[in-house]
Amino acid sequence: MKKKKEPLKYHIFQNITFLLKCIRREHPLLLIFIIMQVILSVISPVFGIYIPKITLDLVMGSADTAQIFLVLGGFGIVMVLSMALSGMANEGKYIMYNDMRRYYQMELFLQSLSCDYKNVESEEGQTKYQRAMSTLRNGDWSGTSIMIVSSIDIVVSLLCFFIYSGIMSSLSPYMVLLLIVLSLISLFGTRQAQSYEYKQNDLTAAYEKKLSYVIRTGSNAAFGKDMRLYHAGGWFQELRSSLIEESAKLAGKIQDRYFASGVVNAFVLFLRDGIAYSYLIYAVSAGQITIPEFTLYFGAVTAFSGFVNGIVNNLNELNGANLQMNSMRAFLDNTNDPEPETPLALSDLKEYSIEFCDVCFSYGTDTGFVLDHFNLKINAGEKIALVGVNGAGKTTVVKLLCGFYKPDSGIILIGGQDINNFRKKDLLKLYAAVFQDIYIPPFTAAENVSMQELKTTDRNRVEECLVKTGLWEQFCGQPTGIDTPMTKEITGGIVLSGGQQQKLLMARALYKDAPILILDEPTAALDPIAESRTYEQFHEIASDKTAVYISHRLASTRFCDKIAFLSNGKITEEGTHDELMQKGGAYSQMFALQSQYYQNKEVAAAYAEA
Ligand SMILES: Nc1ncnc2c1ncn2[C@@H]1O[C@H](COP(=O)(O)OP(=O)(O)OP(=O)(O)O)[C@@H](O)[C@H]1O
Repeated sequence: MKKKKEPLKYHIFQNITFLLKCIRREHPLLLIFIIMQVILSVISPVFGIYIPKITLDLVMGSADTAQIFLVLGGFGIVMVLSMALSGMANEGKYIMYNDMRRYYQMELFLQSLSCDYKNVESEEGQTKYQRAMSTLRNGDWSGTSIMIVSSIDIVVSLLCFFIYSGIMSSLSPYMVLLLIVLSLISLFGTRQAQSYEYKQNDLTAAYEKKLSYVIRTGSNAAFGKDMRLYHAGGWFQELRSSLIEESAKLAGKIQDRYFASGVVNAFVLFLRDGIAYSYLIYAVSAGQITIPEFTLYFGAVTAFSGFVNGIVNNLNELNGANLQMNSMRAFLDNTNDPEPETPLALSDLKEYSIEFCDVCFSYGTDTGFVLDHFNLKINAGEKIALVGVNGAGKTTVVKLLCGFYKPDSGIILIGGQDINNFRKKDLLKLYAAVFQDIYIPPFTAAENVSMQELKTTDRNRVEECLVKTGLWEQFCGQPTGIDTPMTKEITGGIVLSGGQQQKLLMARALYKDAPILILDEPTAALDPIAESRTYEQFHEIASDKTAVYISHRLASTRFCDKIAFLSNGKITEEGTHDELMQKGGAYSQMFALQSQYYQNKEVAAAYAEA
């Protein structure tokens, strides 16, 4: 069934108010420019249509040449001044609109940093972010600028509309009515096209997202080897072309709607102006109006059409901008889970045991439960290995523990306290973690370890942590030492191997020195020597901490106090390695399977002993 489009959360007026408040806060001078522009833009056209009439009245009346020059000279000076000021306001304001766009971009960026992790990870969150950012990419055509520019034009057009309606209705009120009705018909046509464009917005964003993913993946050096080795270049090219083709087809359909509405508009405008001018010609030839009045009304009809058109077109622009504004604000409004009303302080914690009590969790209504009445107790200071097949839910356990997601039911306790009772920021202070998915940002090694800017980084401690994780040799030989950037794109920068990157992350966890340590597959990319060293370090690092260690290498879990085997959303086996081996359940079968790959019995035995 076709998904029904949700109604817009904010209407035009709410969005204009929102933008004006932002401008008042960030750029009050722009507000002054806006007011100045409105006043000047109303004065100029009104003078413009009265000058010919007054000139004709003066010429055809009894005024002498000096009087004519005096009046026209006065008008001329006012016109030149108002045009110069209006031009200045016009040019200056675009620089300020630019500043405002940078401000909104910063707001979106800050929101992406501070919003709950689930909003960043989810498909819906990613789409919202893409849509929000794309609204600011079009320079002066961005929704935030169009909304203000069009609002100014509408205010100007409306004020002029009332002034000109007054002038025109002295000729014929029906004429005013006719001009309005025909203009409204053209508004309806354009709105149809815009509403079609809005309905296709999700599809457009989906194409953009896929395309940017294909381009990013295609140009990613990490994927470059596989791309060449498996001759996947053609496939990516094909993907890119088909996405561009689909997106062009969609853009074409949208364009067709605009073209059709443009044709209707042109016909309606031709009809409107034709009727008005014919009537004026008839009135002057029938002697109902004088020649100076004819010039006034003629100017008024031409300008009146312009103002009604201005209102209509700008309303259409405003509608389009409003859709963009809603996309932007949908991301800014990303609702985070509420903080506790009376939060506990971390100092209230006496110890750092962890307990999952009957926790159920799924990533969404379409997917099944990843954790299904999950129970697990880790005593303070205990080191537990969490094992299970791929997709069993081990990383999910960590995400829930960190508060990145909330359980659908059940509670999670730390030191006997529900984690929901701590502020999110405080809760995260309890953990130092090394996650499976490695990403090293292109900052210096020191910044990557401390995860702070250099001026607040304890350089000695960084060195200590790098020594402990066996990565110090990598940097002590570098001319820039721990200030070496972690990217080849900067001169003097280096790229670490997969295993070295894991060591860097270990150093980061060490530096944080939090009471709970979480290692999610920390040795996957390490050589055996580094792996065995990591276990030793783990003992050293985790000696006084509660620790969760996730690994597929079952031999590596033996140094933990306890092993918990996760299957079907529950802990199905729990105990020491020897206990679980004796039990002969899923853990022992998995362990046996892993050991049998070692052909040499001695190595297999050593593996079992490890
Ligand atoms: N953000 C997400 N949205 C939807 N489903 C998810 C998300 N993250 C994980 N899953 C699903 O939840 C299940 C458990 O994933 P999880 O990463 O916790 O498993 P895991 O035991 O850590 O796996 P592995 O050993 O392969 O790392 C999987 O079926 C996975 O597809």
